[in-house]
Amino acid sequence: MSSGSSLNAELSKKIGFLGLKLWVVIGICVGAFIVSILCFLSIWVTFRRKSRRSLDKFPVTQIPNVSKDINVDKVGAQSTHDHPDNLFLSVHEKASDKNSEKMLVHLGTSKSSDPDNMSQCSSIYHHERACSSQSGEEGSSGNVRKQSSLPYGGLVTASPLIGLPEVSHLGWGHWFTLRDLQFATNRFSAENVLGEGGYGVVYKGRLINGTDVAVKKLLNNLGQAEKEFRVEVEAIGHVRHKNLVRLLGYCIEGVHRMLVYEYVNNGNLEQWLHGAMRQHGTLTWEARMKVILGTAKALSYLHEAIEPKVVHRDIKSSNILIDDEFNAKVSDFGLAKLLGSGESHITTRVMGTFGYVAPEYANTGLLNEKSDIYSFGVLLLEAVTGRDPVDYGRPANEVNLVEWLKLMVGARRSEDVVDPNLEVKPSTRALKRALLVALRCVDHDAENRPKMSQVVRMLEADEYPFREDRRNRKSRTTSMDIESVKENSISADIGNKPGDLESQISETTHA
Ligand SMILES: Nc1ncnc2c1ncn2[C@@H]1O[C@H](COP(=O)(O)OP(=O)(O)OP(=O)(O)O)[C@@H](O)[C@H]1O
Repeated sequence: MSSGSSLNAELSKKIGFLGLKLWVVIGICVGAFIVSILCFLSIWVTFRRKSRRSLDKFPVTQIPNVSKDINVDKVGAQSTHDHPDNLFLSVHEKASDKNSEKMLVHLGTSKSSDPDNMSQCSSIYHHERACSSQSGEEGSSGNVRKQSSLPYGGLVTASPLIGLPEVSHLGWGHWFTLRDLQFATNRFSAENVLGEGGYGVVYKGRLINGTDVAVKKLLNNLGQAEKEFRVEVEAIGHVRHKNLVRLLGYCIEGVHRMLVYEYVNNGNLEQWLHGAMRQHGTLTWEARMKVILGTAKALSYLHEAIEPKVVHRDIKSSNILIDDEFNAKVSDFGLAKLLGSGESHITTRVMGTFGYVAPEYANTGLLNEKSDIYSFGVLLLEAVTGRDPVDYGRPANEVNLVEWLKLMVGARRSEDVVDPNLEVKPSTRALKRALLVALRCVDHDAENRPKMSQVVRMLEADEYPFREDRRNRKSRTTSMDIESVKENSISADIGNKPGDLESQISETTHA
């Protein structure tokens, strides 16, 4: 009892701290300790909940399919977040979101079963990936791309730290980040520049997985460029043909718009005929015709095998890339426009390149596939003669290639138009075949120009004379529509009656 009362007395004793009794001080300390523990626990619980919620933020089923309606911000209307560096922060801050994505785009349908017309999965490049993504099977892969939403309303994918993302697909290709492409092109260094065209600079790049690519960095301050970009991506992403440069994917971040193509390693036709590649030798006649035939097949595919058809709009020698087996790879769909199947033409601003542009297109802006066919005719004449379509360095009557050609052929001097650099000249028959095809393509009247599939057959007639022969015989005995009668008569003219070629050509040029 006495010890209890002495403890009480001790506790009740005033101590020096603010004059409080000792038990009050002890009580305060214990209380503060308990409160701080509680605070710590509640902060910890809140933090746990938040981080779990952020992981669950985009369940896979809620990730929007990215298709034709890719949400693109307006160029020029950028917020501070749109600055590329800020974008990087945004993207990579959000990269921890554990979301996979499945992006689907509309796949065009192929009307053709021609093995050359390798639409969709039958591509020569990365086809397994493209096919698996088309069937939507990539979502479960471990190496998936993550998607995050950005303040400007676009959707951006974030790269994993290592390796090329396997499945950031739009059904046909990759959705690259700016950082992927900066890495690939050595930060878009001057040494990587392949050239500059009307729509931007093209850089050589190497992806992290070792694939060589050509990155076309579009000029971003042109309203038109953004439109072209979207048209291009949507129109050609799914288009696959062995004579078309394959689009592997694209990048869209802030003001940046870039297209990533397969790299074609052997220059372009313009360089081989007139430029840097001449130091490697002169393209033989056979190589020229192989390139021309490949180009014709690519155009035939674009015009006639896919729905909706595609008009290239800028066929010219610098857009005909060449691989190391001298296969043509038609590039630059930056000017391509889709044509609705019901429309015979669309009106648009005059584009294309001087010297290749069909007369009616230049005058009226009316555009259909016949203008591509005119440009193809000019290209063929360029390959035969080694001359530029327009060359002001020549005498007045030779400046315009088409006009000069008509004059020469009209004067029965076709042998004199062949490129003097060719060591081995083509046979007369092969030369006249090429000239006749070219002159029909550059017919002033668009209606008289052959379809590209007819052009392909005409050019191939030499390779397959017996097949053409059989077809022609058959055509005489079966009832056929007007189109095929016309086509077969052209084949017959070319394939079977070489003696008539001079007069055919003269007829064409004097018409
Ligand atoms: N996929 C590619 N592989 C290799 N080189 C390419 C590729 N795409 C373009 N190039 C090269 O890049 C350069 C620029 O090409 P681009 O298509 O931009 O310009 P262009 O054809 O000269 O002009 P335009 O834009 O008027 O068509 C050309 O030398 C071209 O050969």
